Amino acid sequence: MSRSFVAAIDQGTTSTRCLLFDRDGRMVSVAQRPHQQHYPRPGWVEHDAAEIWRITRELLPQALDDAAVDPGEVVSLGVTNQRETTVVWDRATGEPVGPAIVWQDVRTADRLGELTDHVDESWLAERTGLPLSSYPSGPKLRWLLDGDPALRERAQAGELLFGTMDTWLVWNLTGGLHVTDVTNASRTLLMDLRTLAWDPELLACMHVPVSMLPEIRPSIGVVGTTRHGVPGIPIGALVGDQQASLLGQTAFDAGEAKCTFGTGSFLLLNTGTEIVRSTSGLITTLAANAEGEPATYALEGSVAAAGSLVEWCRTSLGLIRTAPEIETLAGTVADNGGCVIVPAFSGLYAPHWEPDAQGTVLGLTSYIEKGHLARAVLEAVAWQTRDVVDAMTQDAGSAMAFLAVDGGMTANNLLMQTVADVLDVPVIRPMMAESVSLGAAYAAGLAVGYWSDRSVLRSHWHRAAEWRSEVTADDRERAYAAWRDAVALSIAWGRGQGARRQGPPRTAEVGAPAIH
Ligand SMILES: Nc1ncnc2c1ncn2[C@@H]1O[C@H](COP(=O)(O)OP(=O)(O)O)[C@@H](O)[C@H]1O
Ligand SMILES: O=P(O)(O)OC[C@H](O)CO
Repeated sequence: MSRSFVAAIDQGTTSTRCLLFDRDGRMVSVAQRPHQQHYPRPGWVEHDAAEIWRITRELLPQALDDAAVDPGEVVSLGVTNQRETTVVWDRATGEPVGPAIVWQDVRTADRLGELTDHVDESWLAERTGLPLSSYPSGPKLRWLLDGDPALRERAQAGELLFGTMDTWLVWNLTGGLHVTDVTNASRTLLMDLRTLAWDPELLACMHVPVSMLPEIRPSIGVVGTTRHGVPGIPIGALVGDQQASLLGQTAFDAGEAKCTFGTGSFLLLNTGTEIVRSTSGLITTLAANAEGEPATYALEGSVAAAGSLVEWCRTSLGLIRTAPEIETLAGTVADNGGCVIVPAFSGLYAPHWEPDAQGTVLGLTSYIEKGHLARAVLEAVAWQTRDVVDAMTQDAGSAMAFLAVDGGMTANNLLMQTVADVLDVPVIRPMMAESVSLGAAYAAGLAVGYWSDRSVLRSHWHRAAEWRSEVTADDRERAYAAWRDAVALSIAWGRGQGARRQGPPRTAEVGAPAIH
């Protein structure tokens, strides 16, 4: 039988990867490159979409070259991406009109009411599954258009296009196809969760011309063929990175979950064809679906700052030179010495949804040294996971038996032990911790029949490591009480500062929005 492979492009918050996988789900090549992070003002985070495309178009041939694979041996390409990050470009020239506004960016936080025409928040949540926050793309897009009348005029004239990173990359890879998938569209605050279509009422609230929006497609299914990077490869899947890792972890069935620790951390529970509404601060989102299949959904606990806290220690504080050093540094002390960090760099996402919360470091004394800070960093990531696991348990009505983990941070054994300690459930890491890329490859392969169905993929999943709690219930609960106090203080501090006002009061009434 002749050789064949599937490719995945994983466009993440800090870097882009291109990987090749064989039929057994084995990674045969990986090419990766970081891109610049821009922080022009407090709370603002931007990317250069043109830089990301330049990197991507070079990585694809590099991944093939490295493994001596011919383009003709690649049967399908899956594109997966950081979600919500908002790009606007000129339809005629393909040039971005400005920097991409990254999902973590909080510039819209104090104008959310205004940016959604003061529509009722519970109506929005009912229709989209999302809380009104700085996180989704829709308000970011309106912020851009409202800030520049010339831009709005061009948008109204049909000259501009909007996309998340999947859309931007496919536009460039194909030379002009303007598409997205249901998982990415479900992060915009512009799509109706039930119909999987752009919603005219939501577009009216956010003053978004429909001509800017990509066509929404199922996640799994060929959308076109590459013309640039490496020409001639069918693009078999588009899928948001967190939904991709749900596939990569083979969490195909309702009740199966995973948590990915990257720039942020994201716990998703597959809820099957049922739309489950959270009463505990979680998002309802789309899981990846194939053409002709009914939509499937997930509950998501999104945490904005995880690896980004480690990056901050590295780049802004100079505490460490490489990310893995955070573990070595934390290992120089036995505990946090009384220091607690709440990394509310983008406010707090799930389950709190507190845009005003600001990052805090508590418990400083002359005793505190670098090692204590490093330990508090890892503990913050773990406690944020506990907060979303507790919310998930409440919504699902039953506790999780174990937590399947993946992502860049899971290389950190002390972090994984700490997560097991604070959750008191086993934490399990598979052999292939690049579940996002693997999931995109699975989706792309399924689209072209490279794998006959999902069930054959389960045999690729192998447990590599498992951690179990090593702390007493008393110690755990004492530390959790300190964390909860710290979260409350970070919220109170941010509110007190009035740093990011929440905008006009929200109405309590549930109902349809006023259309303008
Ligand atoms: N050994 C480690 N310990 C702690 N954090 C790590 C470690 N290795 C990587 N990271 C962090 O993980 C993140 C990168 O993970 P990745 O899954 O590639 O994220 P993304 O897809 O969001 O770019 C970075 O924020 C980095 O600081
Ligand atoms: O780049 P990641 O892996 O942290 O993922 C970002 C998320 O998609 C944001 O919603």
